[in-house]
Formats: sequence, C-alpha cells, structure tokens
Amino acid sequence: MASKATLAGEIVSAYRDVTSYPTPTSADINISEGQATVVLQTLWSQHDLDRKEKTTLLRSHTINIATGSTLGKLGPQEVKNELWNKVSPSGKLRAVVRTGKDKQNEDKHYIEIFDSTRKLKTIDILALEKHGKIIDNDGQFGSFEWSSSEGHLLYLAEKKKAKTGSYFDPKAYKDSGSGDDDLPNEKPDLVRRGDEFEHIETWGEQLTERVHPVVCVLDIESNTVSVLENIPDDESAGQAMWGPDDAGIVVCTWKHSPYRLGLKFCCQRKSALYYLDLQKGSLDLLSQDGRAVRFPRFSPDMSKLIYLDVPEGGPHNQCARLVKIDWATRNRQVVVDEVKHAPDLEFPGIYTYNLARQVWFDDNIHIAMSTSWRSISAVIVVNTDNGKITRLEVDTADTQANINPQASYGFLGVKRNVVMMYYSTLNQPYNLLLAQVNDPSNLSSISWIYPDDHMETLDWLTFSVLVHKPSKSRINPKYENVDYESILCLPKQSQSGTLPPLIVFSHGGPNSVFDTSFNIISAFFCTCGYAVLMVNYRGSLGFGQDSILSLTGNIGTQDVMDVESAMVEVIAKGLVDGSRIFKFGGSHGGFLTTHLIGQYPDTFRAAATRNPVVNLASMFSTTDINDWIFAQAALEFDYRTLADDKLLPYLWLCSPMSHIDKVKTPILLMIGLDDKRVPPAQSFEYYKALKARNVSVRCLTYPKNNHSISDVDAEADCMVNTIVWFNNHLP
Ligand SMILES: CSCC[C@H](NC=O)C(=O)N[C@@H](Cc1ccccc1)C(=O)O
Repeated sequence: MASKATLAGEIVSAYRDVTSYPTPTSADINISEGQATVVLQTLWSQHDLDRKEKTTLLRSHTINIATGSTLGKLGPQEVKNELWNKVSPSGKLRAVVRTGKDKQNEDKHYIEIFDSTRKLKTIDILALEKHGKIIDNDGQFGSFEWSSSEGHLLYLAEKKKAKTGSYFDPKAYKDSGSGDDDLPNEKPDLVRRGDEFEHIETWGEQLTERVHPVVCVLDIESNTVSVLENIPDDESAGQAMWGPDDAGIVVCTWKHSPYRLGLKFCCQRKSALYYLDLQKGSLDLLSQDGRAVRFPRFSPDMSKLIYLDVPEGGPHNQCARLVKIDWATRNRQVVVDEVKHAPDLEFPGIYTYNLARQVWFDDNIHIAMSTSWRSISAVIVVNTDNGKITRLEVDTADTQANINPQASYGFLGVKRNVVMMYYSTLNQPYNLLLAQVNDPSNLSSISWIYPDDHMETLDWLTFSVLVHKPSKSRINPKYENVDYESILCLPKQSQSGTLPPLIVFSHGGPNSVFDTSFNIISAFFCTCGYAVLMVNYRGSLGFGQDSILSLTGNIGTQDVMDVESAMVEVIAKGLVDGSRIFKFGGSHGGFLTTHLIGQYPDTFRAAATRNPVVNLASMFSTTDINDWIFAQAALEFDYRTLADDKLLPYLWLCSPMSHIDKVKTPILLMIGLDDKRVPPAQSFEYYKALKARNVSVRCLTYPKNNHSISDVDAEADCMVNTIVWFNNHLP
C-alpha cells in the first residue's frame, strides 16, 4: 500500500488494506518436560469485511526452544462457536464450551471434554436447567477453570430466571375439576403471572445480557452442576478461581443495590473479593473496604494471591495498586502502590483494562503484565516480594531484532518462565514475541524468540511522540508538574511537496490513552493522505494519578485547551498544513470534538464524531453511568442525587451545547442506536440544534450497534464516510 487514496474506490481499498492485519488476543504454550520443542498456540482477531464479522483465527508454531527457530507453522484456521477452550493442568484433557442452536432455533451451550485422541463426552448444559447462559471471556465476569484434580470445572453463568407469563394465558386458568368452569385453577403454577413485562436491570453498556452472574461447578464424572449459593443474593459474581486443593474459590462480586450502574470501562465500582470455603460454606472478605477489586491470580504453588484494586468511586479508570495476600496468614500487602506523579520516563503506576490469566513465573515471586507507560504500552515484570519493577523489552541495539525503540508491547501470558507477548508500532502491525527468562530476577539474560518473520514496516506512515508542557496560564495549580503527550503520524510525503492536512484525534474516557500500537484508524487516515495528531491530554492513563485527578472539575476547559495547544505546537513545526485542520473523536473524544468546534469556530474545516457527549444536563438521567458526570465534575456522587436547579446550570456550562451558537464547522454525527452509555438522544439534540442554526450536519445511524459502533460493517461505514466527509471539505 499506498499513496494517497481520494476516490471512494481507493478509500475502500485503503480500509480493506489496514483491516487485513490480525491482532493477537490470547496465547498458550505446551512445554513437555525434557523436550527440545514447544508448541505455541495463539488466537487472533481479524475483520472480515465481506462476511461483516470479526473472525477468530488459530495459529500454531512449533519452536526449538534452545535455538529459537520455528520448525513448523499451522494455520491460520478459523475457530467458531467456542466460548471457552481450556487445557487441564496436566495437559491431558481439554474442555470446550461450544454454542449452537437446536432445531427450534433455541440457544444451546455444550461442554465438551477431550483427551488427546477423542471427545470423551458432551454435556448439554442448558438442558440441565440449573442456570442461564454461560458467560464468555467478557473481561468483566467470565472465567472458566479446571480444578487441580481435573474432576470439576468452575465457570460463571446467568442465574436461572423464573418463568414469567401473562395473567391471560389460557393455560393458567384451567378447569379446576370442581365442575364450575369459571373458577381459575389456583394450584401453584411455576410461572410468575403478570411479571412478563417487569423491568430487568442489567450491567449496562456492552453488558446488557448480564443481570445476575452466579458461580457454577460442573462435576465431570457425574455430569451434575452445582450453583454455589453462599454469595449474597444482591451481588453478581465474576472472575472466580479455585483456591488451594480445590477446597474453595476466590471470587469478585459487584453489588446490585440500590441499582446497577454500568460496569464496562468502570473499574472503580463497589466490589469485593471473597474466599468461599466449599466445605464450611463460609464466605471470608479478602479485600479492603472502600477499594474496588479485579483479577485475582494465585501463584503456581497456591501460596500467594495477587489482585488489582483502585479507590471505590471517582474517575472510571485510575492508577491501580497491586495487592498480594499471603495465603497461609491471609496477610495483605500492597506490592505496587498508586503513583501520583512520575517525572520523565519513570514508572508511572499500573493502568490496565485486563490481566492475562497466567501472570506468575515459576519462582512464585515474579509476575508479568501489560500497562500504559505514558504513550507506550509496556510489559513489566514485578517482584512481588519487594515491589521492584523491570520493563520487559527487546534491547533495540540488537540489530537482529530491528525493533523501534518506541514500540508498544502486549502481554499474553507466561508459562514455565516463557513469556508470550507481542509488539507493534503505528507503522508495523502485530508480531509475536517469546521471552525465555531463565531467572526472573535478572532480566539481562533473556533469550528472545521471534516465531514469525518481522512484519513489514508500512513505509507510508512515520510517527513521533511529542511531549507538551502546559503554558503558564494552563498549569493546574493543584497538579502543577503534570505534562502530557501526543503522537504525530505523518503520511508519505506528497509528490507536489504540499503539507498534509491534519486530523486532530482525541480519545474517549477521558481516562484512556493512545499508545504507539498499530492503530487501524490512524493508519487508514494516513493512507488517505492525512496527518493524524493523537492527543493524550492531561487525564489520560499512564501519566500518574495526579494527571487523572487534574482533569476532574475541569472537563470542557483543561482537556479542550490541551488538545488545541498540542495542535498549535504541531502546526508551528511546519510539518502539517495549518489551514486544513479536521477534528475527530468519539464519546468523550466527541465531547472534545464538539467543544473544540464551539470554542474555536474558525479553526476546523470539518469534524466527525461517534456518539459524542454534548449535554451533561440532559445526559444525567439517561446514561448507564450517571456517576461519571459527578466524577468528572469533581462532585461527590450519591445514588439519590437529582439533576436539580443547583446542579443543572453547572452541567450546562461544562457542556459543548453551551457553545452551540458559535458553531460553524460542518459535522458528521455517527450514532449507535443501542448505545446505553451516551444515548443517541445526545447526538439528535446536537443535530437539531445545528439544523435550526443552519449549520451543515450529516447524521448516520447504526441500528443494533452500541457505544463502540464496532460491528464490522458499521465501523467500516463510519470510517469511509469520515474520510469522504473530510475530503468533501478540503479546499
Ligand atoms: C457517560 S459516557 C462518558 C464517555 C465514555 N466514558 C466511559 O465510558 C467514553 O468516552 N467512552 C469511550 C470508551 C472508553 C472509555 C474508557 C476507556 C476506553 C474507552 C469511547 O467510546 O471511546
């Protein structure tokens, strides 16, 4: 690929090209004692634009562990209808949760057990009527675990729902046999009459099928399922793991009362980590009051349990602590604390949305994980005895490796001290990487293994990370040392020598971050001839907790000015055309987009946004996370708070809508009609306000799409339409 794409056909083909690179999502490795070879199995996700779906691909590499050479490769082959696929601890058995439909088109879930030669059994799990659907690897509730004895499987499923029906169902009022045909049959009927239209609370955006997850154990020998009943009924369970000797389980829970708030991207929700002793039936609280918990992981010898926690409430993602529990004494210790401020390149703390299942090295002391480290995604190794942190990355002086020093790394898991990871940059799609670590306390003696040939570097894109210091008037007096960054992507120099137009791209959250990983959107924009400035304004993850806190109470001003000022600095460098600037971003990035075109009406040629937050006053009572407004406005959240006469004026003033009368910039609005986070009414409100003011606006609506508009066809349509919209507004 590609010089500048301008015609619709070229734009489509550019999009096909950038979406043709798969992203690794998980890995496992089979290491047999005393053998020279290992088998690495990886799952990848790839867009299929023609089938309009994301496909899951399985690849296998056979690797000589001593030489690091790849002896054979299998795949990619497609994996379908599998919710879980897990090898037992001994490696002798495999359990798969498979989905399907029966002849009446009803959902089926089967648990299939395999040994190395055949399928041993299939259990039609929903037919047992013990629980609802099994929960997949949703990053929030789901887990699927073999017991160490390999006789049981632990998983999460939706609690069994009572059957509901109409009062007017003729079956409910059968002849009682009394001879009086008018008397209803009052025998208890298992159907809850009159409840069929009862409102069912869910866990919100992207978790609308999660209502009340419960912990289940399947006895593989007897094909029986037990639903564990010791967890309080107003708490949903998730992320369950077996404890030592399969004598109990550790499990996270989230309270339902007084009502459920959205959980997706919200790791600060009130939650608890428990140990449930299966013999005694007791439930012991392991976590600290006032802390929200995630990702419990036992060490291989089961002597230690680690997990992440953040303060309960406040911003939706924050700097996490790594906590360790010594299992024998139940002594809890903070291994890595929250980092308030990290000057220059110092460790800025732990920030992650996920933690791989296998994090422990064999020494039962070190763990590995991914985290945001300013604008780079890094893999770190943590000594859980003394909290020492080391970054796990290839020495870029190693010419054989040829890895960009600004590369981002992702962690997939560690087994027998072999770390499974990947790296990429904005101009190099994902590559697998194994680190064979002999001694986790001495990372200087790693053997790096590259299972594939290096992905080509895409020569039509170059990038650099820029550091921005807020000017004097923009320094936050409470957090005066906080700086921020942006990543500038430049397209291949045009033949005519003209400077490229610039798309200013702001991320959502606001507590999220752009990193240097391969990014389909930025690659696509560059292929189409645009430079892209991805701004990690103050409040982004990976810059210390102070950065996150500095934005609370200042949304709509500090973040807006950070983005504008980064843009001005880049224009001043003379690398982009300052007379052809565009604005792009979704959600909170859409909040910034609509703020910027309101506050700087003469700057942008056009804007495009996905599900933008435009009016906090009207969003207050409609979003699944109304506490977000309080957290970002630095107000105390209480479930009873109403949008009253004191609150509404403040919310209005923070909102892009308050600048509507100044807007001139043509804007493209893209709306997921099933968005529970930023309900479609937000965009429609903006659309009508612009129409009434005779400002050019186009609105695209995507049925059955949620906040992320990530259905393959919808996302593709958004991207191509964005470029067509920008091209149409190029002078
Ligand atoms: C009341 S909605 C506020 C905006 C929303 N924040 C949290 O969900 C948002 O910006 N969403 C992001 C999704 C996201 C959030 C946090 C981290 C990564 C992504 C978006 O859609 O980009």
